[in-house]
Amino acid sequence: MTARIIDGKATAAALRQDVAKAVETLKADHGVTPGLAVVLVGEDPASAVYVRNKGKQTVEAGMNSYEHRLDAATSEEELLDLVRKLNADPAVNGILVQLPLPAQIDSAAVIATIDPAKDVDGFHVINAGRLATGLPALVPCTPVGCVILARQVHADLTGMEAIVVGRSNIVGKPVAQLLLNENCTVTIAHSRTRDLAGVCRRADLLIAAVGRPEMIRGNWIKPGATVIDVGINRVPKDDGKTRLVGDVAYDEALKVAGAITPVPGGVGPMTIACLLRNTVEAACRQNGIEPIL
Ligand SMILES: Nc1nc2c(c(=O)[nH]1)N[C@@H](CN(C=O)c1ccc(C(=O)N[C@@H](CCC(=O)O)C(=O)O)cc1)CN2
Ligand SMILES: [Mg+2]
Repeated sequence: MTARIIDGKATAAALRQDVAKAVETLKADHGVTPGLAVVLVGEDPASAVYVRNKGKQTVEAGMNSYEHRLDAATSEEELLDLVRKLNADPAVNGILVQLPLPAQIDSAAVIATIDPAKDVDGFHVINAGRLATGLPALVPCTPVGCVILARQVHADLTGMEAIVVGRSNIVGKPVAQLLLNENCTVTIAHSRTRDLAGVCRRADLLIAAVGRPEMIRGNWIKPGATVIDVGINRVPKDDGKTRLVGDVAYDEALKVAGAITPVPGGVGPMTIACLLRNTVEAACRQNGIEPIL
């Protein structure tokens, strides 16, 4: 058996097209052009690439992009000042501070300062609480991307046994909330889970978000299961360069799973597409317009 490969790149491209159409409607019918501000502190090369792609794809979708690049030595107070300015700027509908931040800055304090209505990452406790209690919320992008990809394989996830490996606030916890909303039976497992392999083997739907390269082996996967790999790990190659691998041992999993996301080209591209969608949603709500996506 060879698993079906779930094409995140194509799915993200289709979602970006939908976003671009919604933006056209917003402009034509309401005179609103959504604006996204992205803040990068420091020179982490991967973060710089993600921020550049966010800006490019925001503009391609017809929205305004505002990029703020701050020195690696920026103080927490300077960053909070910028966030407060963006909160007050009516041209900015969405604010995203690229993570990770340098050690001198407390990311929780920064997230708490973002206006929840502009929190297009969905990381603010107000949005996390709204998601957890079933209220309309801005929902974290990577988790939404995971659910969209899972639903390409199963139009209805009801009753599926979903195991989420990883308990971060950014992926593990919110994806578990979203899967509960899809009527899955959800377990959050993590590095300290007893018999992690055995727990994973129960999964009809396995979400791997541990951040450890190829930790989930082929024999941890139930035959026919759907595997969504959130990991993006750079590992050294023999030639001194690096290659990108997920949290799942892909070649092993391919022989057991029913469907699987590749790395790269799986969940990663969905993150930015869902960010664009959140920006449109935020702009709609801020202008008293029923969300059109
Ligand atoms: N404020 C935030 N910070 C971070 C987030 C986030 O959602 N909000 N997520 C990640 C980084 N990230 C977006 O910010 C991101 C990661 C990966 C990709 C992506 O398309 N990956 C490609 C591979 C790209 C590569 O070669 O490196 C793929 O998987 O195909 C997009 C966005 C942490 N920080
Ligand atoms: Mg920090």
